[in-house]
Amino acid sequence: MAEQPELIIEPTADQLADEVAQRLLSTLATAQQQHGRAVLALTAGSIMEKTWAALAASAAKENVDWSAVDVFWADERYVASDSPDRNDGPAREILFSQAPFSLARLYPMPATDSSYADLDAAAAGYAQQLAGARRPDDSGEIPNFDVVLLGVGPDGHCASLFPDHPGVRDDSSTVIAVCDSPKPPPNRISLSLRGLAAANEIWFVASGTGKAEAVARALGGNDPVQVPSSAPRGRVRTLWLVDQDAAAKLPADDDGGSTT
Ligand SMILES: O=C(O)[C@H](O)[C@@H](O)[C@H](O)[C@H](O)COP(=O)(O)O
Repeated sequence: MAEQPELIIEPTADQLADEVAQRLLSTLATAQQQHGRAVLALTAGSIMEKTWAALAASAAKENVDWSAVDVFWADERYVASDSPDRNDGPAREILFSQAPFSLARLYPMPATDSSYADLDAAAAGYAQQLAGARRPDDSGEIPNFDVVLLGVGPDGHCASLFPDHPGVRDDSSTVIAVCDSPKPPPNRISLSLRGLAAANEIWFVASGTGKAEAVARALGGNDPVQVPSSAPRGRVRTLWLVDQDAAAKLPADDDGGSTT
């Protein structure tokens, strides 16, 4: 397991999105050389949408064989599949509706109109889907995601693991049902901390002054129950990619080894 998160600070949100996009293309291409298929898990949010746009605009998108990319979600709102509240909507709209991204194999988390009886069954079903997508060289119960991209909430949440909420303590499965979420909508499906622990690389991406407190608390080694984004660690690497605004409350000496 990577000992310490690495910090990369970019001047602006646009530069941050470009940096994440370029790193992602390069990491997925390397993963394909190593494992055949690359496995990615996504989350939603404003900086992620910028990142999708940067990916779509990048010439290097052709360096990845998108037909050999499996795309999972790290969390989803348990609403109807056609709801504008779905987390997977923007990624589909900005990326996966167009070539070459449309070649990727998508594994959306179940919606309320799926065949599962209820939220618990939907979460269990997704855990099974994940287990079935393991590659021959994946070592655990689900694929060793090459990258999990996690946004950060102003309250320090990541995926649908919220501060001092039962989900952050629930390691009963790799995928959990989250009820009574403090952020609407109330019902969600999320990778648990156990599920996130399968990742080779976890990249937190945060932009804007509204995230500065959460970034400082997460990197300041706070209690994971109070600050869920302080907990996940990639088996190989944990990266915090932030813009200067989101880095504003970090200690002065924490300038990010790779600040650009
Ligand atoms: O499921 C959700 O309610 C959101 O997707 C949420 O978890 C989001 O990913 C983060 O809050 C970061 O989003 P922003 O960068 O837009 O704040």
